[in-house]
Amino acid sequence: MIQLNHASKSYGSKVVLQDICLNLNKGDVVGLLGPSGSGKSTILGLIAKVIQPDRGGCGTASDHIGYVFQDHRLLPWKTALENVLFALEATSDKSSQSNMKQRARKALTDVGLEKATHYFPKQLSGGMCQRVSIARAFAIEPDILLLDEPLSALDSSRRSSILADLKRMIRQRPDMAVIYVTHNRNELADIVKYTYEISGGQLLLADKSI
Ligand SMILES: Nc1ncnc2c1ncn2[C@@H]1O[C@H](COP(=O)(O)OP(=O)(O)OP(=O)(O)O)[C@@H](O)[C@H]1O
Repeated sequence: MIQLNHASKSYGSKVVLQDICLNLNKGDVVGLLGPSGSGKSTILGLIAKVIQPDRGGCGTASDHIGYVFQDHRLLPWKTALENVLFALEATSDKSSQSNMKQRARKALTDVGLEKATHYFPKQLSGGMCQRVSIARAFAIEPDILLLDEPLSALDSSRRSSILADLKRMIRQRPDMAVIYVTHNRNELADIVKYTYEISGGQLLLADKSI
């Protein structure tokens, strides 16, 4: 599903990733740890093809890639429903508008926001905005899910309930390959098969499971 093949990436003279290999199959859920600036987001960017490697390659078996960032990145002039719909329309899917609306509503219901579909981001709390961004990622029915510190911007009171919902939604898509980037390895409990760590530009297998 995801194949990083001896990929290297530098920014100017700064070597971030050096000869990285990673092979994930359908259903693999893995954690990715590493200090700030070690290259975790760069790996996700290579997989999403928004960053090009200097050497080596990155292959993905699907274009249906859901991405959740630390910040929600919602469009402020669109409602929660419109933000999710916008992502759906951008995928190559040829669903009808009513079908897409149905999928967007279902995704928002899955994150507990069925009553907030018509609210704009400024009318929602930070936790609710992050829930919309999770709904946006799942609405496209991703084969690959990239989570880049999805809880880091939230206060601790909101984190555990959003994490529980995220884990439930991951389990409901057992064929999806998932990379979960975090600084907090406790978030990975009960969900990941392996945990990798980036250190000195190298990708190392840190734990078989947590
Ligand atoms: N477009 C860019 N131009 C120059 N340097 C960059 C660029 N993008 C990333 N970097 C640098 O590459 C290094 C790796 O960045 P990256 O965002 O992948 O790290 P990270 O492990 O995700 O960090 P964090 O945990 O802080 O999010 C950092 O030193 C960063 O400053």
